[in-house]
Amino acid sequence: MADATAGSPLRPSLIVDDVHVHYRTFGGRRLPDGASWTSRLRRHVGAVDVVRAVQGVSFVAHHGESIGLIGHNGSGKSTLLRAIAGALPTAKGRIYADGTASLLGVNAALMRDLSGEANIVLGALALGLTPAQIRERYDDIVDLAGIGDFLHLPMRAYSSGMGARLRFAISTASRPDILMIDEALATGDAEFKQRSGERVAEIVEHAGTVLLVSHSMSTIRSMCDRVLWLDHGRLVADGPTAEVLEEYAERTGRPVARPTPRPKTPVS
Ligand SMILES: Nc1ncnc2c1ncn2[C@@H]1O[C@H](COP(=O)(O)OP(=O)(O)OP(=O)(O)O)[C@@H](O)[C@H]1O
Repeated sequence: MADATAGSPLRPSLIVDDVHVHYRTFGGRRLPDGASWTSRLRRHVGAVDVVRAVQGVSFVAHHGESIGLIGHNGSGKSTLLRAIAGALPTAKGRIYADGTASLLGVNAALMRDLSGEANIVLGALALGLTPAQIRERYDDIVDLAGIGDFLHLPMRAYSSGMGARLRFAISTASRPDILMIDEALATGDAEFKQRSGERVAEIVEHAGTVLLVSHSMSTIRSMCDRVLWLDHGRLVADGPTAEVLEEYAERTGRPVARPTPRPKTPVS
């Protein structure tokens, strides 16, 4: 692989080198119109299809970079994040990470019958925080989630937006070196978007790396310095946000939001 970091003053945090990710599906192959039911059954039972979700993607991310991932539905964005998080094996290629790579989503650990309070503890433990760290960061998590008295109610009573806020607050409390966010910000209101933008900026300021998947071009524009554009599993553009979004708008005919000021964290 060519040294993509040559000449860059930034330290690499993540190297994705010619990564391919495949899914195997069973019995889902399309048959010609008019095929008999017996042939449909025969083909269904034994058919195995391979979905080439990510095909030869390479890029280098750096400490202190916030990178947006854009592309049409099914272009491979979530699959790429899951492979980086180690949740999916690569069929080919390698991924190197300097530090912990965490995919936002403590869903698996959270329990709908427990209160938000209890889930903060549960989720934080699942992310590897010690009880002392949880005590230290508890108020911060509550503040960022901003769900008021709902904190004392079981999560099953939450709207999807409230659940997203709490998950975001818990996940970012672990301050991972590489934080990957998959559309988690989409359900929040304007205030939550601003708060989460500030938290993303804070992580980046402390030399973390953020990878953010979103269909919201305004979110991408306000939170990311750089954008990777995936199309049918391939990386078709990688560059500064404004340039890639412009190219995306030109080539897809989809309008992208006008620039808005990026959230700033206060300088202490
Ligand atoms: N578990 C799975 N089994 C089989 N195929 C899958 C599976 N998950 C995703 N795919 C396929 O892999 C491809 C990439 O999907 P992926 O979810 O990564 O795309 P995406 O860009 O995140 O899409 P979206 O914007 O809709 O969330 C698609 O063709 C999808 O149908």
